Amino acid sequence: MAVSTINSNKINSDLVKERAKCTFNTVELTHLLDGGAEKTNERKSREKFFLEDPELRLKVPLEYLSHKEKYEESIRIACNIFKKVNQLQSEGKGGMDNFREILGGQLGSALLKDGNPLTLHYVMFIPTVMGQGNIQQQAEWIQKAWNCDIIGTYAQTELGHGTFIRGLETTATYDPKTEEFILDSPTLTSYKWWPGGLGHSANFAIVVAQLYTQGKCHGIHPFIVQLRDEKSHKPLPGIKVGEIGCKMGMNCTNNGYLGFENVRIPRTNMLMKNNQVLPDGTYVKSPSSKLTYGTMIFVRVVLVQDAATYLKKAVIIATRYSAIRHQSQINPNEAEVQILDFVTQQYKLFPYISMCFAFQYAANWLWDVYNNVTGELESGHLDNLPELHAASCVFKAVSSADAAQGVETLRLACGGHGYMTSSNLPQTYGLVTAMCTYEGENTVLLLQTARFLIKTWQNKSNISKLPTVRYLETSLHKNIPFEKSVKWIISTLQQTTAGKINLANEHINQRVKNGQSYEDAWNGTSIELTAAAELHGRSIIVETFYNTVNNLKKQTSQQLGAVLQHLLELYAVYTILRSTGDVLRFTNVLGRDVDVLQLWLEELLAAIRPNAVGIVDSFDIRDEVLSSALGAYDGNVYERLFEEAQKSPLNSDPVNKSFHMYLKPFLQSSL
Ligand SMILES: CCCCCCCCCCCCCCCCCC(=O)SCCNC(=O)CCNC(=O)[C@H](O)C(C)(C)COP(=O)(O)OP(=O)(O)OC[C@H]1O[C@@H](n2cnc3c(N)ncnc32)[C@H](O)[C@@H]1OP(=O)(O)O
Ligand SMILES: Cc1cc2nc3c(=O)[nH]c(=O)nc-3n(C[C@H](O)[C@H](O)[C@H](O)COP(=O)(O)OP(=O)(O)OC[C@H]3O[C@@H](n4cnc5c(N)ncnc54)[C@H](O)[C@@H]3O)c2cc1C
Repeated sequence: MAVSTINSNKINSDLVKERAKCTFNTVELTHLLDGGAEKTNERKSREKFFLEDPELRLKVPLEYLSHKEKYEESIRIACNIFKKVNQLQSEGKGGMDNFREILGGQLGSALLKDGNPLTLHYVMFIPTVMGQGNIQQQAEWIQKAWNCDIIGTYAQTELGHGTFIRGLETTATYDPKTEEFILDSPTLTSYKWWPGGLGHSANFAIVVAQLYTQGKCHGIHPFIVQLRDEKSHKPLPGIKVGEIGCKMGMNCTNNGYLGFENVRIPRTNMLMKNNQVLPDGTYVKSPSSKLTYGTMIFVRVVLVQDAATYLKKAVIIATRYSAIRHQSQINPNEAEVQILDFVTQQYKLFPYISMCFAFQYAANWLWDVYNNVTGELESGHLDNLPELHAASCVFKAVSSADAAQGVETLRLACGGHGYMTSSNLPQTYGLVTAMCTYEGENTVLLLQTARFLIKTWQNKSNISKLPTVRYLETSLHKNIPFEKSVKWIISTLQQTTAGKINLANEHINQRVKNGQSYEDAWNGTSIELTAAAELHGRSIIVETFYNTVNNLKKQTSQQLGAVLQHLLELYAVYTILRSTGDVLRFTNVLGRDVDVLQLWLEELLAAIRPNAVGIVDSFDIRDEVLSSALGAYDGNVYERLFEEAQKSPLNSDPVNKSFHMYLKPFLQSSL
């Protein structure tokens, strides 16, 4: 690839001015976000270790490669990345941070801009063996998987079913004579469809299939299945495997299909930490059938952090671009202004800047809850699993939906240049919008949270033990006098949520009274149910942001504390204004209170304006990770756009051969 001729030491003068007027120390904020100066240094040295390795660079921009070349280039880079990860592990510098960065939106999307064909091995194959395998199975498989002696994926979704996993059709029938399971795909719709890396990368998979033993179906269970020969990589007999083709994004993840024709695997390949099949075929059931769904909870939890990271990238790009871009005047006879000075532009950018903080803090909180509850599960306590499930569903749904909407809004905020792939906003949207579907389609996940909320509402006896819904005990009939504070916003959001849950519950009861089944009544009420769940999620996110900032302010400088307070207030006001209609319906808030909120929002945009570039700089995301002509630290936007255009293969010849083949004869024929 041609070496850039752009002088990165020459910083755009608007950005120089923006950085000079920033009121806080950006390095202090970087350290705070990383969890301390030491963590920042560790992250930076990790980034250097990966980003400065020429073996991990693309030879040609991805968008100019064919589908096949994209895969080949991605698998080359993916293998080199994980060789380096193994090197770090052997030096004792490995760990979760490496995997999170490399597989997620931070480093991962810089090294492999359109997805990684080996992600599922780390994010789902290994965690499923760890979470669902018994001690012997862990001993047998985990080391092999960490060493990459085998590469696995997670094959659950089928052509016919993704959401309703109880309806999966792949069967695993136990044969006690040989102590084997026979895997079969009885229909076309039972073919596995979507698993990442399944197409041509993985040689093993966790396959989720309906378990039959002693003539009875026991529902879906996970099995480890070898798909390809370990030496030749050829599909094993009875395995039909391939890639599913081009997608809106993630075109390097090598998503595949998979069918079985009576493939036999040993009994011990069923993951048996929870449920078991004994050699004679006896089925031994675990205390909860939902423990089989554990890996999905894990991935939903880590996706919240990923949503925050993608959003951070997009806000950095759009904010820096808005600072250097001059267009139109505000006052006649004055110079054209930075587009960042238009309040409508600020409204497109700043709420999403604050959202990055809200989601990061929500992700940290959820990660801690996840670790606590999974610790309890290990010792047989299942009481907090439903609440963790409800929280992980709504956080995943809200964070991915808002991040996707944010990235698209931020792309629009960059006008025509945002539409260029060299802005990296279209590709970022492709990655982030996929999150709304995978690991549980968002509407479906909101309905799972609503199920928990309605159950809690109907049986309040346990409520005080459940931290995320405790507010439902007292919120409904409170009289909360208007106050311009975040505390008031949280209470009002909670009261609105309680009102929505109460009304949805009444509507379900009414429908049942009118003769509908509970399930039909539920379906009839599901628009209100999803809206209630969404608001519940948003109110917990605001509350978590509030608690975090209050704690952090004790340790930050006053200047940084003020910035965090502005961001918190903006996120809170923005969130409540999104639900103005419901707030007016379910609380005693008046129209004039909403006017105050609107003015408060505008004050906050003005307060954040001088610090906007400083705040996004503090995210400290390297240019290679942003990979954007519009978002580079130096702000040399026009030079970069021009340089990127030169990489178009069409520009290699002044006259393209098609001129002689088509255009010239066409021009001559029309003379
Ligand atoms: C090494 C580390 C690296 C870190 C990396 C960081 C970087 C990240 C990068 C990420 C890249 C990701 C790549 C892409 C991955 C995509 C993979 C997939 O999509 S894979 C495919 C993903 N596919 C999907 O996500 C499929 C979505 N579908 C589903 O999950 C389910 O079918 C369902 C939940 C919708 C319904 O299930 P159904 O069985 O019909 O259930 P009912 O409705 O009848 O409810 C019955 C009861 O069960 C309860 N309960 C339910 N779930 C859970 C749970 N998890 N738990 C506990 N409980 C649960 C429920 O509350 C209810 O309780 P109750 O009221 O009775 O007390
Ligand atoms: C990029 C990508 C990567 C993926 N990777 C993997 C992977 O590695 N492994 C794997 O196993 N799978 C993977 N998947 C599959 C993914 O998990 C499923 O696509 C997802 O769970 C949604 O299921 P579905 O496609 O069947 O959608 P559907 O369930 O058919 O959804 C279609 C519509 O129906 C609605 N709907 C469905 N059920 C209900 C309901 N009960 N109530 C109300 N509305 C409903 C949905 O809200 C949606 O609007 C991947 C998908 C994508 C896009």
